[in-house]
Amino acid sequence: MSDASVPHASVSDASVSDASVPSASTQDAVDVARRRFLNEGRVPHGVLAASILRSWQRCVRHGLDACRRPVVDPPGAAELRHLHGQHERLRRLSRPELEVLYGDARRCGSVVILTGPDGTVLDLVGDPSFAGRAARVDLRPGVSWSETATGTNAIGTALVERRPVAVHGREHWFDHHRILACAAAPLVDPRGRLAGVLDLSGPATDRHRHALALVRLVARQIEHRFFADGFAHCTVLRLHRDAALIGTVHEGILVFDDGCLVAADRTGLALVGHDWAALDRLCLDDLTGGTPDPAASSDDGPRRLRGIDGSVLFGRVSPPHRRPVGRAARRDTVVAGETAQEASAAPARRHGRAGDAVTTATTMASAAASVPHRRAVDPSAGRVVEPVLGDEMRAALARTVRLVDAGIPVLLLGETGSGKEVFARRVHAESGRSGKPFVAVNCAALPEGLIEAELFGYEAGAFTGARRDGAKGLLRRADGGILFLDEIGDMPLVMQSRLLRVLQDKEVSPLGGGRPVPVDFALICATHQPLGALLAAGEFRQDLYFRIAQYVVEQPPVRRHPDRRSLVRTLWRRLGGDDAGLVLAPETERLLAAYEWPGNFRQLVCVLRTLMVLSDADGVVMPDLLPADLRATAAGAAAPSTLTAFAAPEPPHDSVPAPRPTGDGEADPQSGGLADQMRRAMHRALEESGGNVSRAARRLGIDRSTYYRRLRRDDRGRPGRA
Ligand SMILES: Nc1ncnc2c1ncn2[C@@H]1O[C@H](COP(=O)(O)OP(=O)(O)OP(=O)(O)O)[C@@H](O)[C@H]1O
Repeated sequence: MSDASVPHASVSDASVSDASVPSASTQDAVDVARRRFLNEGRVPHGVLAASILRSWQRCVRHGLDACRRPVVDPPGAAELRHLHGQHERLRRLSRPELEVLYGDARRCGSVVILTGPDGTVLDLVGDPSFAGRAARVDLRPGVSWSETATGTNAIGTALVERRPVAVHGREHWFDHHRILACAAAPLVDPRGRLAGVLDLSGPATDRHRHALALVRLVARQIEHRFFADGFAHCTVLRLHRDAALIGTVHEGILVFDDGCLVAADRTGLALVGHDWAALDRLCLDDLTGGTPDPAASSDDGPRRLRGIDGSVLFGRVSPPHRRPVGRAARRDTVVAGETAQEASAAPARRHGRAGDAVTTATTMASAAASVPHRRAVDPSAGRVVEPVLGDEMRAALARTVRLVDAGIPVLLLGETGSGKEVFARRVHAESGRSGKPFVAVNCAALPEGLIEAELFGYEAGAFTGARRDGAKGLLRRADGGILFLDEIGDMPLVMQSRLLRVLQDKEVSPLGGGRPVPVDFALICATHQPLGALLAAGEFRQDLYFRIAQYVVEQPPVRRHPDRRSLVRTLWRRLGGDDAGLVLAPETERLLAAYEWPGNFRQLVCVLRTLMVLSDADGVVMPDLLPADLRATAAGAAAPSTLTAFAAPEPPHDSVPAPRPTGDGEADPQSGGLADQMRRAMHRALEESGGNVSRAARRLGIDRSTYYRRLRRDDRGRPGRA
């Protein structure tokens, strides 16, 4: 038997087998190979999968001692919550598959594991008895199973290798893990970034013949789901060599925005002979020959395309459904660390902050699912809400635009969901850089190990898993435009130094020793954290702070809005409520105005959208549709009011005479200025409803007979009437 020597042996798949899981009988041979590797730095041919040998070599380079127990820092409950918040979308999208695998895993004494992109276990479900044993070797939520922390293991090795890997018993680097047999597949997002890992683990004493094939298939299903939302404004091309497989999990997917490839899966790229470097470069016309118009072909059957090698491919094109606002800049709008659809929805979840916002949205979403469906269409779907900016914020916007145009960095402070990113995008739209990219980077969402490469780019072959021809990095992609660094307070100190250097020198040096490249971008940073405290604790560099905070804009929280009721109305209108003939009952409106909105605009918009879906057939949104917690809190906060029976705009509070309750508990419509307001409101509602009394009454949140009653009373009370 000849040997493959280490660490310098070149590892080729010819010299070592890359079969998935070694049989139980080969475990003894693995044991021998392992001892020889540890003692002599050599392994016999044909015993180990190539990926395992490469991983063992990396473990040697990382200085990991195979005989010791790896050091693990067990997470607290708060940390785990934080982690779950950070990866809420991944967990949500993977849930259906985890549930399916869970049943299988339980039946065969195994567990299913979902990890984040750095290998930290997010969820572990399955057979409770094996889960207990796994926990004893620290295979449990909150613990990192990256290769650098835990040596050769399916999760960490799949992440490094960027492909499915099985690791059985003694193939694990640490002796301690030999009780495990694991198969894992990386989850790659539509921009080619690692999003997490799916793993199936069981006892090493059992054979798990199909585990690798299973996780590979299920991982593909999860990756498919990454495309389910967020790309409605794009053209989607689904491909396969076999037309019958289009629409199945085996198809490849390519997504084009304005004809340019912006997202893909590996199969799609492989079918057209490209890799991730084709993103933002490849054009749809290159594949379809420019004809016919892809948008016109949605209902045709699969179309023939040319494969890279001249072979025939079949593709089905789905045209864009809708366009987001700011379409010209869309292609250049990137949110690092998350997929495009998360750009508008995820920030509240990143740290489990604004838990209320999340809980409320979730509660309402499930409420929507459980209530017999009242409204088939969400009138707000597809609407990008036009930002509501008060006078103060409009003035701040104008000043910020001037500063940004003059190249002065601006720092936005504000609670989560208060609209920092919305504001920054507005600045971009109104600045002299509007035709250029707006690149949003969420510093908190970037995995620490990748942040440097993502921001500064890298040269070809700078590290394992790097793209073949390197990457430009987000800073360079912002060239000419605006770089928005969100959650800047979460940027690691060492990255802060590098960023500072870029800001001073106005050039970026890619990883791997590339030449510095000049860059020109305007900088807007944002944070919800008290940067003063981070500065005092030495967690944020003072020199960087002074650089980025030359002008500070504070986004006020919604609870400080001077007139929350009119804010609710404005948002309702902008979200399309009025156009759809939906009316907030006065009491609903009162409660919405009384609530303090800890998740700020994000939470408020979310709740209004959900109410639109839940509204009754007559279009009136009654208070019982509000989530119970919101109702209870708001009711406690709002003083009981008898003014709520009128949806007409109120004058400032100090000009409203105190209402005198009437016998039926309603406000006395004859009480001074209130009568006029009511009359105006009723007439306006009638006018706006084209003379239809039922509709006018609905708009006011009252029933038809009350409308008539009040109209009669009103007419009686007018001068010159009986
Ligand atoms: N001025 C506004 N008018 C209307 N809606 C707004 C406004 N600002 C924000 N929103 C809504 O709230 C959502 C969240 O806003 P945004 O992402 O800008 O908040 P943020 O302060 O950056 O939050 P985080 O700190 O969590 O990143 C937006 O997607 C939008 O729906």
